[in-house]
Amino acid sequence: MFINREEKLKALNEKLNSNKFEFVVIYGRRRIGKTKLALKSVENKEHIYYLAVEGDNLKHFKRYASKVVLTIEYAKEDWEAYFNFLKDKIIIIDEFPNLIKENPNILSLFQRIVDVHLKDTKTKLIILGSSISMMGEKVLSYKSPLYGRKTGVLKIRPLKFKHLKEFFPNATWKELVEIYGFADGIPYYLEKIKLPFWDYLGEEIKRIDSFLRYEVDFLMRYEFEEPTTYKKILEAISFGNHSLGEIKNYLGLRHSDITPYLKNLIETEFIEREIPITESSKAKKGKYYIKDNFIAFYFRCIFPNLSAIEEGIFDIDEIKSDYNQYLGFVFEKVAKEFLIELNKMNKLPFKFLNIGRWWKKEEEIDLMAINKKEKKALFVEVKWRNLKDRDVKKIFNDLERKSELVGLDNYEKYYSIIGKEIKNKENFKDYLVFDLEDFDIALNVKISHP
Ligand SMILES: Nc1ncnc2c1ncn2[C@@H]1O[C@H](COP(=O)(O)OP(=O)(O)OP(=O)(O)O)[C@@H](O)[C@H]1O
Repeated sequence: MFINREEKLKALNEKLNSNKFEFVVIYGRRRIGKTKLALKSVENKEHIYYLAVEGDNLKHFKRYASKVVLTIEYAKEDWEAYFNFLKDKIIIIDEFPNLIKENPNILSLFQRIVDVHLKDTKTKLIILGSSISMMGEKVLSYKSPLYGRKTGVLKIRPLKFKHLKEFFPNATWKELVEIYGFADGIPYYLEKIKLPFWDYLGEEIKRIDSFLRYEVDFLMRYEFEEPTTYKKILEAISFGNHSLGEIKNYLGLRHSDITPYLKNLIETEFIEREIPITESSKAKKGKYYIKDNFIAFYFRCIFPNLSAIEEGIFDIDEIKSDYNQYLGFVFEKVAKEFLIELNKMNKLPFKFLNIGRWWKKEEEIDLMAINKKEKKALFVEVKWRNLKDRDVKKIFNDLERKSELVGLDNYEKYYSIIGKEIKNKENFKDYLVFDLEDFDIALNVKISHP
């Protein structure tokens, strides 16, 4: 099963089929599918694949490379000598940060190898890395010796919500939202899940060797030497503390400056900072959100219960009871994707060019979609609940009131609710009312795999 990634695969194939030297950097969070993508692109091509380890890479690499290029056995143990034997080949080095950790000079060495030996050949060098901090600073930044050598960069992102349907063609949209709250669009986690989801999760948590217990520690150690404060910040955010003040309060660090930590968490893509959609990007009032649902799920549902889980006395119902509330946040992300798909299909009253959250003091609008040129705005309330006529009326009244506070006075305004299940949607003809039943319109992807 190989889901989505067509664009990335196409880009990679173009590089592999070119008749000049190519140096491609592929990076993204662990478990996201970098290796699978790289290996898929060379499926029918001769190639050398090497997964860098913590030590002795020169020796190990030679052993792997000699399976394809026998003569490399005669090369002396040094990278420059190796690459002289590997000209015009496809070479994939996975977990490149391990090479950097073993020998920081590797960057200058590879610079020299490219400049002196490979530049004028047809060699295809592909390097992969999961540590976003290390790939950013040591490989991609303008300060890196490798800067200016790469001919392509592919950043691998999570799959979209709609792609979950391909993993689980028989699941309902409700179940898919539940799964998304746990696995986000990360293939490694999605692959592990068996339906029914709650049975799987209950079993997985009970397992003594479950990846759930160690995964986040493992991910964090990849990026930070001392993860304790970072973990506390992630816990704070996952429990709904989104402003700087709220996070500091949760941590009991009212007088400390935690902005360097937040900056690092943003850089390593654990969190993101959002500003109200109507503000300029330099606006001071940012809110912090956990970027992937798996991390949010861990800090909300697993981390606080680690002791009970370890002792074997944890009951999955503990998670179930809070999960719907947690999904409120997850469903906002899903609703945003749903609107973006409808927008692409021209199924909304106007084409928006911007979408995001809005807030001012205590007032908040889950999603606003705007076209500034046409002066049109869509205001959206997202509810992970079943709604009756009465609820819908109340929500629209409140949404109309809040929309007046935004300050888009001469805009044409549209209003929408996206809910889990909404009774009598047809009673609200002047509004855009959607529930999970409507997801088939926009999110149903053609199942491409067998
Ligand atoms: N597009 C995809 N569709 C379906 N399954 C996928 C896809 N991409 C990856 N997978 C599966 O997800 C798992 C993780 O993928 P892979 O090992 O390629 O990730 P990675 O980014 O290289 O991870 P790591 O950095 O942790 O080694 C694998 O079991 C793989 O088969």
